[in-house]
Amino acid sequence: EKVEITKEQRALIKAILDAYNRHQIPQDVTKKLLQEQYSAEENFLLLTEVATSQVQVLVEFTKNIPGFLSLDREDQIALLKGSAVEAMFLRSAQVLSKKMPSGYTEVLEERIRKSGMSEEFMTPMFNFYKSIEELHMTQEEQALLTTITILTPDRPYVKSHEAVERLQETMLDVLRKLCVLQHPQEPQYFARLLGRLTELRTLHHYHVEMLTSWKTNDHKFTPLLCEIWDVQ
Ligand SMILES: CC(C)c1onc(-c2c(Cl)cccc2Cl)c1COc1ccc(-c2ccc3[nH]c(C(=O)O)cc3c2)cc1
Repeated sequence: EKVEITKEQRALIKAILDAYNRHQIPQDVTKKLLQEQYSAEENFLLLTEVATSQVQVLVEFTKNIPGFLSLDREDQIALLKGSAVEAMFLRSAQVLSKKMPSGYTEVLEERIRKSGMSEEFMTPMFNFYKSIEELHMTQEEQALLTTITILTPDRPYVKSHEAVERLQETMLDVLRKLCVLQHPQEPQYFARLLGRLTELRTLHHYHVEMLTSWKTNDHKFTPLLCEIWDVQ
């Protein structure tokens, strides 16, 4: 049947894309990824700084998701805590898949590989990065997929499950139509995008162990990361 994006849905896409592009990590933070010297400690410190900055960006972006601020306040926190890691996997994946002239992506990849995390997480993590790159998502798809990840109803401690589910379904419907219109030759494209959300959950479980292994090697996190990831 003819797939049509309504006027409201077009406004929704514009609001989310504007918010997604408006909230970016400050240049001085991302520039340090290029400048500072290499060592496992330095790489970990830089990634911690970038992750902390990314969480702040994520909070600002989330506040601009239409309908998010009308959710119960405790649920807003529960959604942010529950989705931060997955949103950051998506964001770092999008950055790594843009082949930047400055060699920025290679430097970022190198620092992630040499940040003191155990080998067992490298393979699934970089397979995920590769699978995101192969999708060649548009900006709208990236912004919507991040929004859908944030609006996942079954995060721990979410009380108004239905309210979050309604919001997520609105976004899923928009993304489904966008995929049909922007990837007409690939009828399975939308399903492939949703498959990445499943992969993100797996990476989220790995990440809990990653944090533990960093903690045991006496790595320090910032107060914001400790709060959002329930690290002591
Ligand atoms: C606390 C640190 C060590 C950490 O723990 N887990 C992860 C961790 C790891 Cl490795 C992998 C995946 C997820 C996490 Cl959450 C991280 C590092 O997390 C990030 C790494 C890079 C970026 C990143 C890098 C460059 C960027 N450029 C821009 C831009 O807008 O230009 C955004 C951006 C974000 C964000 C989070």
